Amino acid sequence: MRQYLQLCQRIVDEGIWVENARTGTRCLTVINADLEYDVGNNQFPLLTTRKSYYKAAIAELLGYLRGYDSAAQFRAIGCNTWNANANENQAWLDNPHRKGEDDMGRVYGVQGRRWQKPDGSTLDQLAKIVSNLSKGIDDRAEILTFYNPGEFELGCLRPCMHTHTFSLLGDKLYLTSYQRSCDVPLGLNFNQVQCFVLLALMAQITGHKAGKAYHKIANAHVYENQLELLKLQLQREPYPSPRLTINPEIRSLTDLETWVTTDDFVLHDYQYHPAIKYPFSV
Ligand SMILES: Nc1nc(=O)c2c([nH]1)NC[C@@H]1CN(c3ccc(C(=O)N[C@@H](CCC(=O)O)C(=O)O)cc3)CN21
Ligand SMILES: O=c1ccn([C@H]2C[C@H](O)[C@@H](COP(=O)(O)O)O2)c(=O)[nH]1
Repeated sequence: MRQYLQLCQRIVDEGIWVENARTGTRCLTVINADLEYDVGNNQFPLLTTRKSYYKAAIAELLGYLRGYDSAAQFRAIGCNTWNANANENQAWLDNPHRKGEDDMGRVYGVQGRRWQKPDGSTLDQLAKIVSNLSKGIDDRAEILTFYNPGEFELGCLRPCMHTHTFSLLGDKLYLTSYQRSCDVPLGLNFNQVQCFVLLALMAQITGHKAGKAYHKIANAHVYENQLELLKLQLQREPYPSPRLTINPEIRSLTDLETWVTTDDFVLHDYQYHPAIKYPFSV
């Protein structure tokens, strides 16, 4: 929580205004932020200075791991975050590759699970990583990347948290996640939860202890219409971090693909300040 608040304060104190052509809303921006989550010691990085809808963040991660490509699939597991980008962005609505209502195109999990190869077959990045890590192998390229510039025009948005590198050292699994663009009031609240849960889940299904997750952000910003609310949030005193319990019956990638729901993730001792509804720029 402290590192999140420090980043928010840094943006308020040192941020520079940058026009944004895609959304038409300018952003107060800083470059480079390094966040760290102690997954092994269950220091769950959930916001306490406002109510956080952490189950939607976990559902979004599950959708990515399953290779979902439709906002309807995300809604069905408790996540509404893709409705606007799939159905309200004019550039995507005008794109001939969009396959109709709720289609997101070839984004995130589609690239992670079904990367298109030149010979017409597809590559499952996640299955390879799970298979290697389960055998204790780290080939120094256990990389899950959603970033495929050759297919940007086939998707509704370029991935923001785009690459996850897994590393084995001693008896622990580590994660380094890279994010090119970060909406600090809205997106980061979700992305922190996702880095933490991704490492915890991958450690659990591959039979390793979890170490730390390192979250590296290039462009961290606050949209102009969010700034006053963020200053209000910054006046609040944080509560102690809650703890997260993950169902120990989750043991494989197939489990994640088939029966896992957000009910398999239980939060303990979550104390929070009232919700703040931040504007969302499409
Ligand atoms: N401008 C923008 N910011 C983002 O953070 C973002 C995008 N676009 N587009 C793609 C995804 C979608 N994401 C989203 C979208 C909506 C919420 C959101 O509305 N969160 C609310 C309520 C969540 C709920 O009720 O489930 C929140 O208070 O956190 C969060 C992340 C993150 N990404
Ligand atoms: O997981 C996510 C997904 C998206 N965001 C934010 C970051 C930006 O504000 C927008 C994407 O806009 P671009 O013009 O494509 O950079 O969505 C996030 O913070 N986290």
